[in-house]
Amino acid sequence: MALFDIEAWSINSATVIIIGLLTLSFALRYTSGKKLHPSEPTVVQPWIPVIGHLLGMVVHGGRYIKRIGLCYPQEPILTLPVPGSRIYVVTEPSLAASVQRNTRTLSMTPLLPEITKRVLGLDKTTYHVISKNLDPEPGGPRGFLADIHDWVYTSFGPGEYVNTLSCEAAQELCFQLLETVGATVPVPGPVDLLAWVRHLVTVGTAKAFFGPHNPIAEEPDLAQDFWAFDHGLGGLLVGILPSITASKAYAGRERLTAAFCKYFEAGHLEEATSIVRGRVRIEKEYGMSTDMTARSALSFLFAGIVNATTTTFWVALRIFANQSLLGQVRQEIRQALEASSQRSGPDSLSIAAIKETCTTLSAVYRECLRVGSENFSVRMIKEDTMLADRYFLKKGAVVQISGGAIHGRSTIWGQDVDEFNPGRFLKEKGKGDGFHPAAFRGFGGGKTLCPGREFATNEILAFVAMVIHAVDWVAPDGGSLSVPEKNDRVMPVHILEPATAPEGIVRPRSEEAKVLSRLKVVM
Ligand code: HEM
Repeated sequence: MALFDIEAWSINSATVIIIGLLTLSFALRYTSGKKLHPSEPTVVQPWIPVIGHLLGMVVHGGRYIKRIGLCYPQEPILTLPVPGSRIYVVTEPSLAASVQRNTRTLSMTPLLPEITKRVLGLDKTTYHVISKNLDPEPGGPRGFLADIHDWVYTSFGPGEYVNTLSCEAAQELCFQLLETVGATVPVPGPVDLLAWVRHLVTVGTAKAFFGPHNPIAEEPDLAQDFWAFDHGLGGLLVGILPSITASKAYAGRERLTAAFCKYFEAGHLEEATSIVRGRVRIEKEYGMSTDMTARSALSFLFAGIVNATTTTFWVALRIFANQSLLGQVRQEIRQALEASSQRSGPDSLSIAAIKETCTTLSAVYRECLRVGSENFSVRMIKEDTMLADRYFLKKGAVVQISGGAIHGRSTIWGQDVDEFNPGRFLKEKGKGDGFHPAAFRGFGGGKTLCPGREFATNEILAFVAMVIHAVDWVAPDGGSLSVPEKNDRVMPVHILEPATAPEGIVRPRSEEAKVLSRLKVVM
């Protein structure tokens, strides 16, 4: 009898299970592929129903969404179904500008309490404090995040403070360069060039923001913890038993927090720059403990260091790896130094002169940001929204502007979009660069546009100029360096790092390096 025929039964049941799974999979694919509204953007179904896109992001990192965006060049926005929700991905600048303008229903702030709680390890009380009045109406009650946002954006706005801070920070980075170059006689063997830049920028920025007794100056090993924190951010954000699943980042964060607590308790905050002191003042007004203030200080140090480090590295590497570019940029730097001496006396380096004279250096900087920056500007959809009167976005879902997809579009940047070509940013004096203002995503855009962009540009251009002027980077065999691929398999929380850390020899240029010991950075 068939019922007792085990072989036949197991084949039948296996068939039933397979048919069942296939049916379920088709049903899920069909339902998740349906639009929630006739005007919802084109739905891209994953191969594995429901969880496929999430899985894709986990396995492939930031490149997953970028590639999907580039597969649909005619669509300015796409819908990616995820369990219980949608992610809308914007891949075109004018629609990105619409997202940025629509601050009433599209906002980053509702996402911030949960993100910062996980990444920084905030306690419940602080979480509740920062969750209040996230997007205050004009004249309405304000909350912590709105106050901090306004303080940081106002402080970093164009003016005397940002100019002075830029000069101080660039001076500090050049001092670190002098210390490193001066200490390396005779020239040592090959070093990891990214680690070399990291050391200078980490130590220099920590000092410029938090003063001479900052935690990294007091305990230099904390620099390792800082980078472990950075590299484990994704694990902290996922938040499943972070002390185990992201153990190095977690331990690093906790050691840095303890060191910042010591810094505050010892009264060293007095030596910090005013933007840092103002943040702490606001945190105290909202009743935050020293431990929570220490975590916030870490987040500011993070913002100040990570992008500046990786950008500096790429700009220097791209120039050292191309002899004709190197010759051109060095000539511009010599002219900027001459102009600086004429304006501000001997041995001065004027940041304004660099920005005016070093057009190739500035173009390399922008092109490095275009190629390396694949960030997402994310907004929560607070109400059903008709974006640009055309695309329906569902309340509760998120919309992200894909920097990777926009920076990779040949319709914007031309057929050489995949090449490194700083020439695309070399413009005639007085003319714009001809790209849509929202096409360049290096600093994000709209309400979350990086507040530190002016400061960062000043600091990085001045510092890279001095690196290019004072030292040579050569390959371990003495030849030219080659440029590695970027690692786009991670979540792009900042400018992408190289897939393999390049090694090179850092050789001071005997005459030119002398200027470092007398250098005075001015605006
Ligand atoms: C080349 C260097 C830098 C790059 C490429 C960069 C890029 C970015 C990007 C892409 C964002 C997110 C924008 C968005 O979501 O739309 C951001 C946010 C931010 N950046 Fe920068 N940044 C740099 C340097 C700095 C520096 C030196 C500081 C100084 C502390 C800084 C402070 C911040 C802060 C505080 C935010 C958060 C803004 C908010 O409240 O939403 N950045 N940055």
